[in-house]
Amino acid sequence: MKIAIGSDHGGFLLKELIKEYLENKGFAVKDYGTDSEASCDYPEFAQSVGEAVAAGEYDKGIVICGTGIGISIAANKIPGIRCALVGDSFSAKATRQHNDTNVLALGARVIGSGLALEIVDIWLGTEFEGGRHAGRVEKIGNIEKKYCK
Ligand SMILES: O=C[C@H](O)[C@H](O)[C@H](O)COP(=O)(O)O
Repeated sequence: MKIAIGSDHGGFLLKELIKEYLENKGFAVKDYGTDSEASCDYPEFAQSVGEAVAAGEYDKGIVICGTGIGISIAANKIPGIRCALVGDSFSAKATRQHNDTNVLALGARVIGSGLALEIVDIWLGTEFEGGRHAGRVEKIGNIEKKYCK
């Protein structure tokens, strides 16, 4: 599985940790930055990761900022992206099963590194259930089609 990852300065250290963790597990990880803790703007990294996932260049994306909120809002502006901000294990599983999310957002100032890695493992390892959820995800796409022309 190919993963695109990106963060702002608030998520930089957690991004580095997750990148190394996933590479050690054999994932191909493309790092879209940022490359230090110097202040920068999270929408840029949400856009880079989201566009790469939406284009099919990467299977899934992970985006990180201080809260995970700004970067998830930005990622969800990209047609085809379903980004979930996750801070617990139950939601990590449910958002893959029910929402078929293709980008995971994390808040580095909110959760610890142990929980973050657990969430990443669960999110990457859980399949979409389809069934009744497929029509709902399709309806999300219909909203996008109405407003993104
Ligand atoms: O939603 C936005 C993120 O949490 C940012 O990481 C945060 O706003 C950055 O704040 P600051 O510039 O004060 O480090």
